[in-house]
Amino acid sequence: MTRVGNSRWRDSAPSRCATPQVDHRLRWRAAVRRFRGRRLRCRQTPPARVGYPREVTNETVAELIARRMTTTPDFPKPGILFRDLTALMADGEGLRRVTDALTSAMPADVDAVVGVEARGFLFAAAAAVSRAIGVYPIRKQGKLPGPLLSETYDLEYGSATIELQPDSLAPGSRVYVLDDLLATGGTLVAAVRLLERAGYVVVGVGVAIELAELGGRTALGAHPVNALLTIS
Ligand SMILES: O=P(O)(O)OC[C@H]1O[C@H](OP(=O)(O)OP(=O)(O)O)[C@H](O)[C@@H]1O
Ligand SMILES: Nc1ncnc2[nH]cnc12
Repeated sequence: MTRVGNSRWRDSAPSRCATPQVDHRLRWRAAVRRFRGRRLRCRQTPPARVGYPREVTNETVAELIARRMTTTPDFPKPGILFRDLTALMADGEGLRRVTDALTSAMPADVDAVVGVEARGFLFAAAAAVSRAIGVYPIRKQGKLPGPLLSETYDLEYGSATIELQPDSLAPGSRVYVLDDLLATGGTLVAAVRLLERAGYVVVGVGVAIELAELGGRTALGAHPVNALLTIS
């Protein structure tokens, strides 16, 4: 080491200037910049952690979903108890645990994960990235250019039409469908029908929440359903 004033510099650092004074000033300014950078980084508020206490170590994913799920009466219509996972998914740890649980139940030989607009996209995209495979979206009517296949169905609080661009994935591909919630099964039955009409093999369906009383599992027939939390 060489001493320059009160500072210590490594001998190996090449001098960028002709005179030692200028060299010292440049190095001093660089050190001040580094110090300020560190101070700024320390002052930054850590990213919001939305209530997933570190001490809850042995909580199952079903318990985690039940704890973080919100339940809103009379939304979007009177008489509907609306279950929502927005807060859980906004928490990195929650997103990771739900994604891991959904992904680990998927068979090994899946070519793409299908997500149904809109909440299904979150789960499907996260699982597809985790498996390093593609994500294949089924969209609500009017969002995709043709040629398209479409299915109209009823769900707990209305009816809807979903559409699929059949040429975006090779025929015969093995697909796994993910959504946030299974209620009457209207949405997922329509999704499976679209996929089968397009020539794909649906190897299973996964959801974070199943509202068992609404009969979605029965509506899906022989298609295997993995639900992380079943509410009866
Ligand atoms: O089993 P079902 O009775 O069909 O109900 C389940 C569907 O309902 C919700 O979607 P919604 O149509 O409200 O769309 P969103 O994801 O855009 O909120 C949910 O995300 C499921 O896709
Ligand atoms: N009760 C419910 N909560 C949230 N999403 C739903 N989709 C259908 N029924 C639902």
